[in-house]
Amino acid sequence: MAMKCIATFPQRFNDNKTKEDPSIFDANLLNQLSNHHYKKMHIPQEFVWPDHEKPSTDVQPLQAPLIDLAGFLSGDSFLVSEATRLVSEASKKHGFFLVTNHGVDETLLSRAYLFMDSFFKAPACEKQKAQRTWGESSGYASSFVGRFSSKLPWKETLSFKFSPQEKCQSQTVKDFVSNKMGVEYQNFGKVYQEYAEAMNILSLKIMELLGKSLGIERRHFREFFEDNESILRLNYYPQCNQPELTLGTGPHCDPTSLTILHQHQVAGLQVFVDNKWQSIPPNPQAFVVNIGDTFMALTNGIYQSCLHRAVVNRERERKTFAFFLCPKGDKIVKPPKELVGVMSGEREYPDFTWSMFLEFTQKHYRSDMNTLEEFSNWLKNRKSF
Ligand SMILES: C=C1C[C@]23C[C@H]1CC[C@H]2[C@]1(C)CCC[C@@](C)(C(=O)O)[C@H]1[C@@H]3C(=O)O
Ligand SMILES: O=C(O)CCC(=O)C(=O)O
Ligand SMILES: [Fe+2]
Repeated sequence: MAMKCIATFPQRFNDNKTKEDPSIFDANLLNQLSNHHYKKMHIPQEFVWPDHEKPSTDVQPLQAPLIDLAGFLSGDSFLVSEATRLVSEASKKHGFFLVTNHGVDETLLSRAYLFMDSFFKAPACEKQKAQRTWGESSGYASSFVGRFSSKLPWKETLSFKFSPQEKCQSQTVKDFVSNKMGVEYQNFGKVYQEYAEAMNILSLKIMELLGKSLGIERRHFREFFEDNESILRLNYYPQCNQPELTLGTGPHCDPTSLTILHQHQVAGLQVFVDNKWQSIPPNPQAFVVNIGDTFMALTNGIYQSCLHRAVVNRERERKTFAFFLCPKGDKIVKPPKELVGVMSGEREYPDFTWSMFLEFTQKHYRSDMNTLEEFSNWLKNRKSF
């Protein structure tokens, strides 16, 4: 059934508002088929990436700095200067760093992974209760079947919209789960509401660190993101019998502002730095933090939003949580004046709103390494009509 449904793949991802195809991506069935003793069946062509984008071998680890967040927040002058120096260096080069002593409860993390297992191992009809609708950034997507017609990622995702409860007077994650999936998922919704709230607190602390590292008021970016409208995404990468042919997540820069990622035991995240793919090994005590396109625009290009991807493997499934910090949709994204003179004195990007940029990625353009540039051109062309 999986082969058939993948084979009956609908149109390309474009403006013609194709509904999300109800067909499913059932990795277990696909793997069984390719395991079959008398026929070495390949993974469907839609999942095979072009040669120049296939995973590379002998990838070395990236030396991303480990930042002691509690040390920075303690106010100790040495720890503050160490943290800001390391963050500034990394953010100017590739935009990736790790944070430890982050204050996120490890039992919350383990509960979140337990609920993730139960969801992604459930039958397709259960998962499809949360089915993502076309153009929306929340809900369940099985390898974006129906959204793209080639270079499909070997993953299933479940994404939630999040706004801090004290700002929007509601529990957006918990409400989504109970509305779309039913009351029997109450505890499921509760744990991800709690996780998203913890990510919100952590991201605002990191915004203070980033502001300080840029030499501007600590509170500048913290205040800008206090009423954020973010996305929490669960990435589930099933084991794959031909990992050398496909990708879990294709090469891209995050269009969002800041990504806080937790890798669960299995490696797979790779960053393109110094003209080669480099891996970020899992560290259960740390979160991987990376600058996104929107924050790169907020720093007028001083901090880099960097190309990265996720590879899969034949031994084990891989799970990650990605919290994408995004500003309130209607806020104007423009750098503070103190940051405009630093590079060329010119503005690197036009003013824009996150809601327009998000719509661009959901309805018009599949995020890759050129998303912000293509979006800037798209904005200019729209204005010229
Ligand atoms: C705003 C977003 C779009 C994506 C999820 C968040 C931030 C990262 C984006 C994404 C992961 C980049 C690679 C392509 C993509 C389609 C994916 O593989 O999931 C992107 C997400 C999306 O458009 O759903
Ligand atoms: O799962 C990973 O390791 C990376 C995922 C990612 O880059 C993303 O979801 O934007
Ligand atoms: Fe990403």
